[in-house]
Amino acid sequence: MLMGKISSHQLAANAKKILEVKQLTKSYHKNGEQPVLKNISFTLHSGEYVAMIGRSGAGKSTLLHVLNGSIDATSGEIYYAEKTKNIIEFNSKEMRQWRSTCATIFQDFCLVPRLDVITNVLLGRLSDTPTIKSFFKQFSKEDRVKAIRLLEWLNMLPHALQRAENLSGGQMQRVAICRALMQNPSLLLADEPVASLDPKNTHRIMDALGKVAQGGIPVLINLHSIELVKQYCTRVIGLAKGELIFDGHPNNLTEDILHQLYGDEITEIK
Ligand SMILES: Nc1ncnc2c1ncn2[C@@H]1O[C@H](COP(=O)(O)OP(=O)(O)OP(=O)(O)O)[C@@H](O)[C@H]1O
Repeated sequence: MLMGKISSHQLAANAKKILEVKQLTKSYHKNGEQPVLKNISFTLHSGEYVAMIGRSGAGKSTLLHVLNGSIDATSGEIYYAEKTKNIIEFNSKEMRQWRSTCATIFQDFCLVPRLDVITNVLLGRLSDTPTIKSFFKQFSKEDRVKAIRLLEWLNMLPHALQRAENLSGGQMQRVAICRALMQNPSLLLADEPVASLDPKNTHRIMDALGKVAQGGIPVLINLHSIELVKQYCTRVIGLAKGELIFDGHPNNLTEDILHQLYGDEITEIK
């Protein structure tokens, strides 16, 4: 692997290890042939804003899904913070807990279209709220205050009582971020969070995710724009055909590395 080393001075002095991934492999085929992830290893620390890049089909979405447990890994190890149990061996209860620790924003946002914005945000508390209470939307005052603060932070408070189905893509993305933060995660993953957004919303979302990272929660996102990676992210990992071939600072992404990652598609992603 090519290492554009993240030097110690680039990590905050008090940066904590949040996630450690070792030799992770995923094959969608039962016989283990043609793995789409091959021996992936990396570590995420608090405060890091990490972009995952690579051409279509490189395995980026699969890696996010394996990290949050929605797709089973074939082999390897994933550890949260200083915990010693391998996440890929979690039972269903442990996995539910892990999913609330590891918030994930998927490409289709997964909002409930007919519910209003603030209820969608409050649904982020579902993992901690008894189902019957959440069914009747009986969230605590503290939760409501937090939801309002989050919406205010992303300039979505004026839309709080609007149905989610009436929002624009950029607005839905902001609600999805608020809902993810509502679950008090220790890690935030997002699958192409700015896909199909206009430039203004793209920068708004990239900026918002940067603030989440600065607040201490590591953010790992799939991105297709090298310009955005260089403008916003503190670190980039590059996948090619399921292998991690680059891990380092965006400034260290040379033409040669980009060529290894994208081949002839290189002109399309700049
Ligand atoms: N459920 C599945 N069953 C079988 N193969 C799959 C499945 N999901 C993805 N794949 C394959 O795994 C490989 C990696 O796909 P993945 O979606 O992770 O790539 P990606 O880098 O996220 O691509 P993109 O940038 O287009 O979203 C591809 O060859 C894809 O066809």
